[in-house]
Amino acid sequence: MAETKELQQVKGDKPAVPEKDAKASPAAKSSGKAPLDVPTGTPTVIVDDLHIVYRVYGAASDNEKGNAVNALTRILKRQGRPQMKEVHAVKGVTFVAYHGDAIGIVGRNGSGKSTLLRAIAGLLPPHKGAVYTDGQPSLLGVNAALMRELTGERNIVLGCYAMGMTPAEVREKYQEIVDFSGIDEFVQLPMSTYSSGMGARLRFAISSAKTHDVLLIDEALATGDREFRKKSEERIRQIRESAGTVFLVAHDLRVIEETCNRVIWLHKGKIRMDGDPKEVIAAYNKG
Ligand SMILES: Nc1ncnc2c1ncn2[C@@H]1O[C@H](COP(=O)(O)OP(=O)(O)OP(=O)(O)O)[C@@H](O)[C@H]1O
Repeated sequence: MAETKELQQVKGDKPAVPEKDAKASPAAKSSGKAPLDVPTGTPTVIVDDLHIVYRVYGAASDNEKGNAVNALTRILKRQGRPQMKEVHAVKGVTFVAYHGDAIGIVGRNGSGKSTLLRAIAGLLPPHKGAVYTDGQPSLLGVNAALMRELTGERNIVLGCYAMGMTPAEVREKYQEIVDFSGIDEFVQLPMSTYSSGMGARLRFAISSAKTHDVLLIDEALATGDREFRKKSEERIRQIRESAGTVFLVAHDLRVIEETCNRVIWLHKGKIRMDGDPKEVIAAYNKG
């Protein structure tokens, strides 16, 4: 893959990003500012005027909110007439990510961080705009689909197959995954017996055992302890160095600052700032 036109369209309309602009900084493109200090090689992800809208059925209308009487009236009134409310979670986000980028996404609760990652992963259809990716993005979240009733061992094997590894690759990677996760003999026990930190470590160990073109990490490092966070940061660096692209959502700004070369600040579904981690985090901390 070398040209923008060869990027795989996750979903949505035709690109509004002209091919000749694909190597320009997205923030520069959208705001007219000077180009960012980010890698400007081959794009891996193009997010083009992306809008994501959730439709919530059975929601209260704006004049019905507030107290128990209203809630009860609403339940009674709604029988057979479900109401639909729209939540516009991502509102016209545009940027380009490149090979070797590790992009931290920061923003207050509900600003659209997880929604953006899920849209890049192709799990949410754009209401408007489009996402184009090079290869299959892998979303690693705190709720990644490992099976609680199965042992860690079974989950490692199934997880590796799910990522497309061959049996020989699974055999080769198995011990490395166990060692990286640090779950030791717990690997023989069902995941339902794990603490949330152990589960998160195993998920990260499995997902990062494969080289990803685009790895999306949503708060998955939050429950690990300090030592594990360090190991994870090192692994994210390795993924970047092997020319992959990493997106990282984390509320711990230190993790973002230490791991990422670029930070996008989302505010109420829009990009407020996109650039150098120190500058964006300083601005974000000021509010
Ligand atoms: N499944 C859903 N159905 C309806 N609305 C949703 C859904 N998921 C998220 N939202 C809404 O979309 C908006 C963005 O949510 P999102 O989870 O993407 O934000 P976030 O920045 O990741 O938040 P947090 O930091 O709390 O994890 C919020 O208003 C949220 O209420």
